[in-house]
Amino acid sequence: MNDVDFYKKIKKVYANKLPFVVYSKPDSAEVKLIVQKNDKIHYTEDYKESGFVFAPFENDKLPILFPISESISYTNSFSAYGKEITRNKPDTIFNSSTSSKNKHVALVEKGIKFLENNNYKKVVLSRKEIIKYEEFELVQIYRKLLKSYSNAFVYSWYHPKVGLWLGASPEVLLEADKNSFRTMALASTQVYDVKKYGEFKSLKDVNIHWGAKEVAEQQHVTDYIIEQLNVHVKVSKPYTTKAGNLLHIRTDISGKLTEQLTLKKIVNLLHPTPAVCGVPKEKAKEFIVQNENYSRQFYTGFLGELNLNNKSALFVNLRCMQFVDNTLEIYIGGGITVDSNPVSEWEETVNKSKVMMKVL
Ligand SMILES: C=C(O[C@H]1C=CC=C(C(=O)O)[C@@H]1O)C(=O)O
Repeated sequence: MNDVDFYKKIKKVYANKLPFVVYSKPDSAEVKLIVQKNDKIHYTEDYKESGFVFAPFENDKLPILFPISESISYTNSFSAYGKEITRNKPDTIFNSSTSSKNKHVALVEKGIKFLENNNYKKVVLSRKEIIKYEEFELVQIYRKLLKSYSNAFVYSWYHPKVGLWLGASPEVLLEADKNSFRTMALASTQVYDVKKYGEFKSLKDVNIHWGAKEVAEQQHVTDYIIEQLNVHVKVSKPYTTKAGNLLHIRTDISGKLTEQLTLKKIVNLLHPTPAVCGVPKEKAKEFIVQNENYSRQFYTGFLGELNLNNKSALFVNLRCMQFVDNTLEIYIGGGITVDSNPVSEWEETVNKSKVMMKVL
């Protein structure tokens, strides 16, 4: 399918209120479109079906599935634009105000006390930035995301009964083929500082410095994943990875699927990962649900291909936003440890929101 027809198709299915997802995997030359032929909501329970899943943060709710048997798929190559895309400026940014800063700082302070009092290691706390945006143009924003974040999982997902989401995730939850799986421990954040490190060429050319808090925070994530899986796994050294203008620390972890350690089992062990929830998982989740004061919905859930040609590729839903009633809601958070500084944590969410703001 050529570029024009492919993007016209997306506009048409969105206008006709059919469920669809358009996505591109990290560093892939392909953009895929899956359109469900009806507007039923299907779920997956055992992860044996084939299709595209979209799961909420709360792991007691089932992931939504676009079954491949009820969908039509299209593929397009990832090409440069024909013409420069014009900017549709957002009308008003509502939430970056002092009151939302104070609220987030207070939440982080409460989080730190919760960790100290219970001797827990980490909790990830988040918020929403709300932007009035009447001139929303789905295809235009999607293509800008694609162009800006080619090393991320870039998607737009829609179901008329659920909503419209867009994002550019840097985090793999789980990749699997018939016999093996790969996951990652991703955590800690700093802005890529051009003044300090020079114009970006490759991470190999720069020596990035990480503080002790960041190194320890990411190590908790690695340790927790290894402990949860509780089988022999291969673990890489931690290294720096770039997502948009942000840097994170990442460790790759891989192992074998077995009769005991199935896809479903691993997803249940990993989701929600300490990169988006905390350590210990259930206690951190309880704190999040009781104290964040809003519903994360699909932010920090996961999404991706399930058993397509015997392969699965699931990503954590980070750096994402939802379009609701002429507003865009950008979801952003960060990992809190006892050494966190509440104001720096606020600034980190502002930096993360720029990943999305940049394409508006
Ligand atoms: C929770 C988010 O990021 C997670 C992933 C990478 C680094 C993170 C951090 O540095 O805190 C977070 O754990 C988010 O982007 O909303």
